[in-house]
Amino acid sequence: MSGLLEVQAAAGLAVYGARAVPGAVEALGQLVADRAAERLADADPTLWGPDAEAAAKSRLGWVDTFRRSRELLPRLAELRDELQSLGLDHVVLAGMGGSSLAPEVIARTLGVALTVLDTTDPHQVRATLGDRLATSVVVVSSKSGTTVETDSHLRAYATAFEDAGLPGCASRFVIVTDPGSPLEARAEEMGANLVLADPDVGGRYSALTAFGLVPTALAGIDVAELLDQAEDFAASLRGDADNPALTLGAALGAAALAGRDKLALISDGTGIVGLGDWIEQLVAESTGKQGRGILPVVVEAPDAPGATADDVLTVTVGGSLPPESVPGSGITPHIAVNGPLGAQFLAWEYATAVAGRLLGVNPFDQPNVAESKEHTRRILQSGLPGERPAFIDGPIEVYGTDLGHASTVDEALGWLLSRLTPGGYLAVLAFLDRYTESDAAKIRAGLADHTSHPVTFGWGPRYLHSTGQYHKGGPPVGTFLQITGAVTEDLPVPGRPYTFGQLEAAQAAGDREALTGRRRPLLRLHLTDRAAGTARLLAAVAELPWVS
Ligand SMILES: O=P(O)(O)OC[C@H]1O[C@](O)(CO)[C@@H](O)[C@@H]1O
Repeated sequence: MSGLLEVQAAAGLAVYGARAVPGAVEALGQLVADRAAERLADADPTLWGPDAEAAAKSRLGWVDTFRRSRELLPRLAELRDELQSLGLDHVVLAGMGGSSLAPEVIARTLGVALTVLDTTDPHQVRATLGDRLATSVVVVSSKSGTTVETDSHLRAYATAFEDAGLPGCASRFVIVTDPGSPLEARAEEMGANLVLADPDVGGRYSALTAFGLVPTALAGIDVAELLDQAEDFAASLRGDADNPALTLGAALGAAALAGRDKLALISDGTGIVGLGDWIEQLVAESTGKQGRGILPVVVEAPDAPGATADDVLTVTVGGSLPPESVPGSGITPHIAVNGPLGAQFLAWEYATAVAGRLLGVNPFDQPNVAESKEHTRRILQSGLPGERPAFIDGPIEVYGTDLGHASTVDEALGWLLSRLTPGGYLAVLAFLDRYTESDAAKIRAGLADHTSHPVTFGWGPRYLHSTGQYHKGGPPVGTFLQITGAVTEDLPVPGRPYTFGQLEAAQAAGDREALTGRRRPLLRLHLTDRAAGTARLLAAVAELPWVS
């Protein structure tokens, strides 16, 4: 297959096949005529039109932040030694969306342990708090310093350290935030370690800023290497020719404009682990607005269902391929992007910004994320809506309106699939423990096996900071399966009048309100026994008939 695909490469990052995507060459011609590459390399905020200019002005620092990030390195080495000397070698990262997705990919790819806490699920929070507390250092990362999940984690850890009588509570925290955020003031008040991030880079573009680098450097990764990879690759970004990231962006944008507006992201198995989740947030939050956008579909493996369809652009991503190898790992993607992680981050940021220009959206805002947050805030104040299940099937309560004649989980799922319309997608949203209940993620492939439509999977509340923007701001063609689970061991959020369980339930309810308020079909399955419910659900999915 590689023999048929044209390749463009720079600094070890190769993009195969992008020029062959219909419309890509024409889009590239327009970008060249507009001097887009040079302007983007110069951080020109006018590239996305007058409405986006103000936002873009303070959001283009990523084009060269990897240079400024080097200033952090001596401080991080010092801090790591200091923490090690205190015996604090279990690094926990509390952060949502752009504040944790990149560090997770970096740590997984380089095989270094990093515990990521990006949930309000009380079972998962409780398990993380109970894991090596005495040797834990908690990196609390939030650009805005106002994210409710991250604030709750900080509170829970401070209380846990205190309750355990551990000395030097403040030194067990490393706060990463933007200058002037409320979290900066909090860190100073606490006497915690503080690292300020580049304020000119938005969360989902922040992989090579303090957000990506602090937790991973503290976990023991030589992050200078990532910066070197990005810097080497950056030399290609100014040119019109031999600019793989420009061509990738042209292909993403052109494909979406031609109706191939779902982006299957598949690891090619050559070394980068979990990059799809990071690209998912970058692309979904950057493009999914004003009724337009590209829906990322993270596909587990090249042979998993959902990798290809008429409206899907199939892309494999990986780390390094020997020259004689075939990208795609046995499948035939439209595009393969293969190369070092530092270059991948920069290439995808650049390509997403280019695709945003082609789609006519501002890639630096997330106008619809606030909707669910506002519903959640109100629900936390006024209490959860009193909902009654339409019916109960064993360990699963089934909620929804107009479920037709459905009286079993199988029938309810069949009803949901029947609501898919041409060009539509099904999103599975699971508010569960993503570590101990990871089996629930198998529902994606199971459902994708029974429909020709793309099926995505997201853990709640994490997806609210990622695809949540696209669900509400992108094309109104989504159908939603929300899964919630009974809480058997809740946990208070210290200093707040609610528990983690109540917060999680309010987040799920808040997003249901936002989606159903937009008249999107939504089925909610509440697992009264999480393990039995997941097993029952997987069995039901396996029995579904094919729905085209
Ligand atoms: O770093 P913060 O400000 O806590 O935000 C976390 C995430 O939340 C979002 O703002 C969306 O809610 C993302 O864009 C961001 O990555």
